[in-house]
Amino acid sequence: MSERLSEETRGPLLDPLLKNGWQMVEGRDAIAKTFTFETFVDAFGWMTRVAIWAEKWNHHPEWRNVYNRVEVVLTTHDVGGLSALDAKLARKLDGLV
Ligand SMILES: C[C@H](O)[C@H](O)[C@H]1CNC2=NC(N)=NC(=O)C2=N1
Repeated sequence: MSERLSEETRGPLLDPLLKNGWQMVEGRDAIAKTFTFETFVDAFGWMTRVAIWAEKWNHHPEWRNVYNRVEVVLTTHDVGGLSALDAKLARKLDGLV
């Protein structure tokens, strides 16, 4: 799970995410998405639920919260790029909205 995704294998994992609001990050092997909520408390509550999964899977987002928005970047630091863990966590984030 912690190998960097190859050009050959990344398509099936990333394509569904790129169709669901995720974007490749310019200059990094990473994906990003901004989540917008009704209120700051809704945003923070979502972050709290995400944090539980991130700890469970030992895979953590790079994220920034401003009021009701959470800007998320996913990449796997240990392998210097995207791994299957990033796709897995991205699916979880989308599912927790
Ligand atoms: C020591 C600890 O297990 C590692 O630093 C984990 C923690 N969370 C992580 N999160 C992410 N996004 N990438 C990693 O490589 C990573 N490594």
